Amino acid sequence: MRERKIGFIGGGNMAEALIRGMLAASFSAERIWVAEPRAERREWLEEHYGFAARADNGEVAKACDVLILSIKPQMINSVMPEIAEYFSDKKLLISILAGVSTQALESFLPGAPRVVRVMPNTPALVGEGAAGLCGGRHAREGDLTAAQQLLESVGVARVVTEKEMDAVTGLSGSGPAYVYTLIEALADGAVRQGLGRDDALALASQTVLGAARMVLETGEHPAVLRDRVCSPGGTTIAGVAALEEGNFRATLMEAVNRATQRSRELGNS
Ligand SMILES: NC(=O)C1=CN([C@@H]2O[C@H](COP(=O)(O)OP(=O)(O)OC[C@H]3O[C@@H](n4cnc5c(N)ncnc54)[C@H](OP(=O)(O)O)[C@@H]3O)[C@@H](O)[C@H]2O)C=CC1
Ligand SMILES: O=C(O)[C@@H]1CCC=N1
Repeated sequence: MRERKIGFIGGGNMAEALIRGMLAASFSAERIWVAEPRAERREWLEEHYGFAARADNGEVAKACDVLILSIKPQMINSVMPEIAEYFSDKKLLISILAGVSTQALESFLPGAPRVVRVMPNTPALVGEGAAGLCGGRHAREGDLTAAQQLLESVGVARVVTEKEMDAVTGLSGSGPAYVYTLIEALADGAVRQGLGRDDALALASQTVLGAARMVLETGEHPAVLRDRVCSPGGTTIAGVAALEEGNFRATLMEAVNRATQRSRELGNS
C-alpha cells in the first residue's frame, strides 16, 4: 500500500484524521492525493500537510491506484459517476461512508470492481483509531489485507461481515462523540464541586484513557475491574448507584442502537 498512490475523494474531517495518522506512520506525502472542491480547504490542507490538493475528482481518480471515498453518503449519486469514468479492475476503492454497502458502490463502477468498505474513527489522527472493514464481491484477499494494514498504521482494525458494519458505525465510528460527552460531563461534575477546569479535564481524560488501557491490557472483564474500584460502603458504589438511577448503561446501549439504525437509514436513502 505504501508504494501505491492513494487518492482521497473529499478532504474533510475523517479524511484529514486518516491522512495525519498516515503521515505520522511514515506514509510519503508525495503518494497522497486529495480531491476537495473548496479552494480555502485545499489551501489549508496543502499548507499543513505538504501535498497538492486537486479540485477535480476525475484527476485524482485517474492518477491514483487506491481511492479512499470520503465524501458524505448523501453525495454518492453525484460523485460516483465522476470516479467511474476512470475506474478499472486495476484500481481499488476503499469507502469510509456510513451506511453505504459495497453492493451499492459496485453498482456505480464498471467491470468487476474491487471495493472495500471501512468504518474508521477520528482518533486515527493520533494513531489510536478503531476501525471495522469488509470486502465487496470482487475484492481480492490482498485488497482486504492492504486496507487492514493501512488502518492498522493508525490504530486497530477488525475484519467483520458486511452485516456487522452498521453496528461498527454505531459503536466505534460514532463512539468518540459519546466519550467526549462523557469526559466533558465528568469534568463538569468536578468543576461543580470546586475543582479547576483544567485539572478537571486533564483528570477526566486520563481516567478514561487509563480505564480503557486496563480493559485492553489486563484482559479482565470491565465488571471485574469495576468491582475492584468499589470498596464496600465506599465512594465509588455511591457514584455507581447514581449511574444506575440515571440509566447510564441503557442510555449508552440506546446511543449505539440509534446510531446503528441511522447508518442503516443512510444506506437505504
Ligand atoms: N467524521 C467522522 O468521525 C467519521 C466519518 N465517516 C464518514 O466519512 C465521510 C466524511 O465525513 P466527514 O469527514 O465527517 O465529513 P466532512 O463534511 O468533513 O467531509 C466531506 C468532504 O467532502 C467534500 N466534498 C463536498 N462535495 C464534494 C464533491 N463533489 N467531491 C469531492 N468532495 C466533496 C467536502 O468539501 P467542503 O469543504 O465543501 O465541505 C468535505 O471536505 C462520511 O461518509 C462519513 O460517514 C466515517 C467514520 C467517522
Ligand atoms: O456521524 C456520522 O454520520 C459519521 C459516521 C460515523 C461518525 N461520523
